Amino acid sequence: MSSNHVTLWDRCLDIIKDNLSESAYVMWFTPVRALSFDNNVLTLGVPSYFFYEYLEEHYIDLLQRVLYRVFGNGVQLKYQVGVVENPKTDVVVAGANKSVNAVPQVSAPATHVPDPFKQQVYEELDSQLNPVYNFENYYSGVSNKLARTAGESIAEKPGKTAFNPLFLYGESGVGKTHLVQAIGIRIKEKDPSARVLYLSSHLFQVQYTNAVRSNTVNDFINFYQSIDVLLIDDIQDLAGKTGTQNTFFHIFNHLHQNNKQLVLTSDRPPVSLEGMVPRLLTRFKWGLTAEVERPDYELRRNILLNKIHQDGLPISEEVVDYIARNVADNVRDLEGIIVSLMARSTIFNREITIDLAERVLSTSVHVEKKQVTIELIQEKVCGFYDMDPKLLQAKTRKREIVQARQISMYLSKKYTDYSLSRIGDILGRKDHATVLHACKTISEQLEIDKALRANVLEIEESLKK
Ligand SMILES: Nc1ncnc2c1ncn2[C@@H]1O[C@H](COP(=O)(O)OP(=O)(O)OP(=O)(O)O)[C@@H](O)[C@H]1O
Repeated sequence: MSSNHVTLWDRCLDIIKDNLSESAYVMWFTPVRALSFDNNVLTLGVPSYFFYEYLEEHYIDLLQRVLYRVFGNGVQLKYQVGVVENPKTDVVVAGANKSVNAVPQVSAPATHVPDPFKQQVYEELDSQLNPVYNFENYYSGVSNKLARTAGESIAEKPGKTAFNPLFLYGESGVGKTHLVQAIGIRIKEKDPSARVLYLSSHLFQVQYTNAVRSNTVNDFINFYQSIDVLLIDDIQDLAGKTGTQNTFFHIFNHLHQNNKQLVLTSDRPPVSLEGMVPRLLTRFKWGLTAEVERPDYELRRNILLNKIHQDGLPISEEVVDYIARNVADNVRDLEGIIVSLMARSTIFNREITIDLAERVLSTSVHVEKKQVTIELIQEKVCGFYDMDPKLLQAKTRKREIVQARQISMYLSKKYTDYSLSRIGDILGRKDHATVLHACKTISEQLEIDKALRANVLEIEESLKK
């Protein structure tokens, strides 16, 4: 029987052809080669690891039924991964021996994962990284500390930390792309030969659609499986695109299994991503999910000062403070304001004053109209915890009261100009060291305590209403 396995496989193909659409048959069965049939084991040659997975997942029932009919009872199926022959130039099912000699024999039972496909050697690739977005000019604050620290660890040892994938999420303009790019740039600096690729999900989707259209899905997948560090922005854009998601799922699996690094960004956490296949969502949560939050006042001020310093702009600290205090949503808005101010100052030959800043802000962004005071903070914190504000002044170690006081101190430092001593004075006659300790404690807890983070965020929102 071993001599005519090719003929028998041809008979299988005839039956398979009758049971599939033409495109599915051409895509998934014409590249398959019957390599050998020994001791009731049929070895099929497939071009890639992905190919093997796809057949197993989608066509195993059909294959089993057809093999039973043509080869008889008890036939076992094995795959040899890495048999790359272009079906368009070699439609005749032949050359099985040539394939066996050409690639190492890495067979696997149909139900087991084969050795990873020996990668083709690819040309140098353009990582699509923008050197402007590096770690050196990515400023840290409470809002991005966890994400940044994880990013730096990954850049040190891509694929070798527990943060794989790193899933970064946050609102628009808070610095996700900058961070993801900084990770890629640092990796390339340390190892210029690393195959790092940054791209948006939208571009991935377009490339995939083109690959389907031109019948080159295998090349597409093989290319992505050759990447060492895959950085994909705005993964939420794949929502509802099941075909692309399934392909990405296989790429993800392959890279993850081979200790390659994945970093994904999204405008929402995995739990809120709708229109995603569940198995992909599960994988998004395998590593670390970190939020890049809206920048706090301190961070906004740092970013502005740096920008002004870098560009040599004639903007006073007073104006910087005004902008930092009033443009709170994201960093992109901050940058936009600076550009607008510069433009107006140049065109009308005017100094950049608070007055001008006020006017620019009122037409460009949502301005924080309400002045946040310590009294307002006390009122909102106590309202949230349903507590009499007088209790903040009490000399007690009761946990709830201590925490409410500490949160009040933290928010007072964040939203008002009062000195630490003044804040301490108003909130329970404490000294400046106690206030400093409170701010540090709350900042640290915010990094790890999700419930506290949600509570503080809610209080902050109420301050703005
Ligand atoms: N911590 C930071 N330090 C310095 N610049 C920052 C920081 N965060 C954001 N920026 C700057 O703000 C701008 C917007 O950031 P970025 O594009 O990374 O936001 P994003 O979260 O990816 O937004 P989107 O989801 O809309 O793509 C960029 O110019 C970026 O350099």
